Amino acid sequence: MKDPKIVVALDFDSQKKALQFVDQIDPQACRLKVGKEMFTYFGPDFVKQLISRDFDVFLDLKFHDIPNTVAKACVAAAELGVWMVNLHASGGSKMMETSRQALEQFGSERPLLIAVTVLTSMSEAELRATGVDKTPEQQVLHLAGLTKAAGLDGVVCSAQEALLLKQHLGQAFKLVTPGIRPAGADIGDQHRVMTPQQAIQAGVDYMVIGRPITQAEDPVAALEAINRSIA
Ligand SMILES: O=c1ccn([C@@H]2O[C@H](COP(=O)(O)O)[C@@H](O)[C@H]2O)c(=O)[nH]1
Repeated sequence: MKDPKIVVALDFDSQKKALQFVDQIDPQACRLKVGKEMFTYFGPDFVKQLISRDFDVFLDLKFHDIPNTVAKACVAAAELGVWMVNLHASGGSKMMETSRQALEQFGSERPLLIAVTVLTSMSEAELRATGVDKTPEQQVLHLAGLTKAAGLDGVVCSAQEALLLKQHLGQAFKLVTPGIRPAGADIGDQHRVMTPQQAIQAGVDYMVIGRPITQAEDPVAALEAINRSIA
């Protein structure tokens, strides 16, 4: 079994469109991410359809609530059979620890639990406007440290912070990086971006890529091209 590096963000407003793409690709070529849009439209049943096609699914709902509520949501995600689930590190250490402990009952079958640090769409100015008196890099490092101390498997960050995080937190701590744009691609609402090749060189474990694949004229060819470029 290969360990695909690309996690395709299935941000479609139609199951039919999403499955048209999914049914043309091999689960060895990529993993799939279901986020707020598709989960809100199509719910757990859609996630189950992807898992039944042998794909690893990252349920990207970015839980952020009191510890008991987030822990129970993580258990619900584990019961769905997802490969990875996430919460916001800014929800605090207690929330992260409680959620990690709640997943213990699933043993080796538990999903990877990772924490969002600073959204890849945020610039330093935007971060400071929220009241955080740090650069994105400093804040990502701070939140990733709390995440590791709480026993989670890794973080969502930008590939721009990957070298720093691997240096401080070790190779085993997983880095999942959205904000990936092939050279020349439209950046859209992302801010802290890197190309797939730069991200791999920086040591990321998994790259989340949405629109550069799903909005391409030929999404299957776009996925294949990015996979070739990082081989
Ligand atoms: O910091 C974050 C956390 C999550 N995302 C999600 O990743 C994809 C990126 O999609 P693109 O189309 O490649 O921009 C999207 O589903 C986001 O919700 C993120 O971008 N940044």
